[in-house]
Amino acid sequence: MTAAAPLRVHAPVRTATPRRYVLCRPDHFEVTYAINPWMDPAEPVDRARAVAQWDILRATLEAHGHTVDTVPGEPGLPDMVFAANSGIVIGGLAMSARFHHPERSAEGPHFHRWFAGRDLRELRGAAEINEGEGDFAYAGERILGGVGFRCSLSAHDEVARYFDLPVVSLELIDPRFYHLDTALMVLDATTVAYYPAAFSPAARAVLAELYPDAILADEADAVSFGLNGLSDGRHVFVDPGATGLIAQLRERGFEPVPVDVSELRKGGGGVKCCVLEQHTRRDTTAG
Ligand SMILES: CN(C)C(=N)NCCC[C@H](N)C(=O)O
Repeated sequence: MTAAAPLRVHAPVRTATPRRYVLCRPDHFEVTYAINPWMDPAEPVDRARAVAQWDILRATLEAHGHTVDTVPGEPGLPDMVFAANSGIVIGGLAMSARFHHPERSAEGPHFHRWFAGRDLRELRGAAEINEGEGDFAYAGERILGGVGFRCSLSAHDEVARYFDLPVVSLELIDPRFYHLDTALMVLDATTVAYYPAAFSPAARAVLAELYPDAILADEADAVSFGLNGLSDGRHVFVDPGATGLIAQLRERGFEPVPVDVSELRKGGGGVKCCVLEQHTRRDTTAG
């Protein structure tokens, strides 16, 4: 009798869909204040390096078939490069951000004015503190919402009402991962990757129930800002230092595309922080 062939499990074939993103070139990037544990105004910043890395990020997104719109940066607003914080755009509805820290509050009106010049069905400025896609991740039939450091449950209610989508509130507990998108990445409408220890036990239970097949990242991947990556359904633009996560993404059929924005890490942001997605509204895919 011949031995049975070992069972081989094939990763699913992943499909990329073209996306439209908003970025802001770090022409005014610097670290002059500290509003998260990654920022140290005493550490020198090489702005030319930050710009060069950002230029590669932009070119990489475009080379993968995506459209990049850019918002002009403003002198004196060094964190504008983190355009993911500018708001939330889903299906032609946009909500511009209201920042938690006074150091960033003037960014809100700049981004709002930029959104006002876009072809949107409706635009509203957030009434509650809301740092856009930093704490809100569109995942197909729901929005995942971070709470604990920057935005509150009342912001989650406001977002749920405006976009007419349920917001699943997830409490963040580690100050290094102060925005949801530093600890969790949506890969497609049914797949996420996250670092469990960044979440409260209750939030972990919710994530385990919603995403039993999630990719679980370890601390090394999380501190490399690996979860602060961006997926188009197939390609995952990710920090090259997140080697464990990169291997797991490959095993699951995704195609990791390493992009180094380490100079911007001095401001506390990675790849995803630099990118706001203008989502189309789909009920079954995070498009
Ligand atoms: C998800 N995104 C956008 C981020 N995590 N943003 C980085 C913001 C960095 C900024 N110095 C701040 O602390 O607000």
